[in-house]
Amino acid sequence: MAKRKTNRHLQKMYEKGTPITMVTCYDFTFARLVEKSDIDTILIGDSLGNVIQGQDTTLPVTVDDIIYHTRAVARGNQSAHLLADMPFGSYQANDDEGMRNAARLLKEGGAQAVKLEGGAAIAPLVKRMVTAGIPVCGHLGLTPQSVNQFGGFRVQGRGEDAGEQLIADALALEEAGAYMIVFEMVPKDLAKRVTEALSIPTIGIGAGNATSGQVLVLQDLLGMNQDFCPKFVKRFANLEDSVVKALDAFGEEVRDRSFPTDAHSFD
Ligand SMILES: Nc1nc(=O)c2c([nH]1)NC[C@@H]1CN(c3ccc(C(=O)N[C@@H](CCC(=O)O)C(=O)O)cc3)CN21
Ligand SMILES: CC(C)C(=O)C(=O)O
Ligand SMILES: [Mg+2]
Repeated sequence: MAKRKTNRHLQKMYEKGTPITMVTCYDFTFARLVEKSDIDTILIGDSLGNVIQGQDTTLPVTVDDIIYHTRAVARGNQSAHLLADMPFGSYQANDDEGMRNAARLLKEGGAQAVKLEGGAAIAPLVKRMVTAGIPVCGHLGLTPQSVNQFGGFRVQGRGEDAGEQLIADALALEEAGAYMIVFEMVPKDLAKRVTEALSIPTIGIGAGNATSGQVLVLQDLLGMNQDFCPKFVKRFANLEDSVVKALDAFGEEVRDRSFPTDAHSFD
């Protein structure tokens, strides 16, 4: 059994200038396929609310949901670094609750690290987690759990003040001990500046190519999610068409009784 990549592996990659690759993954079957690839990190993202549950936002996702999916992923993949999202409401009420929920993602889910949306305001909690032995990844820019505050899914950090705020938040997270920070939907020049200001890796999604690595939602990059097409998504395959074609082929062969043949039958 290969050993999982750790936060230290990722830091070494960053120091060597090797880009870090991350995809979301929510189940055993895809986790196996990710294992066969050379992706470094799996994020069990609260985007499972959208992708798996069909919700409009990530807000309804629970800690139990994340644990359930993290367990499935951990069974299918033994080598990727496993990072689990702290869902909305799991750390906002108070830090004690955040601590208990983060510990659950490691104890019950099998995650190696947790990701929290937020900046300077959550730095004390990040520090407590790190002190307790829980590696923390930050998430700044478009933080989808704040969609109601933002009034939509829009680019963040535009303008001088917002840019300075984002850099201050990133530095506060680094100071608190975060080992990595995701930047979602921020102008590429700002993502470059903040990456240069930090000595921990940055992972971009809609943040240009100057971050230390990139993340995409698995179903988006596989082209299985054709109704969702924000500017930052590139489809590296068109599985949606392949799947529909396969389903139609199955249906047709059932209807004309050409499937199953004797090769698929028992005497
Ligand atoms: N499948 C999936 N992929 C994701 O990347 C993703 C999720 N789900 N769920 C959680 C968040 C939500 N995300 C979103 C959701 C909507 C837009 C969006 O509508 N973007 C438009 C408008 C941008 C603008 O206002 O400038 C775009 O064209 O990018 C972007 C990211 C990213 N995350
Ligand atoms: C889009 C990524 C960064 C995420 O937080 C998620 O998939 O939930
Ligand atoms: Mg998320």
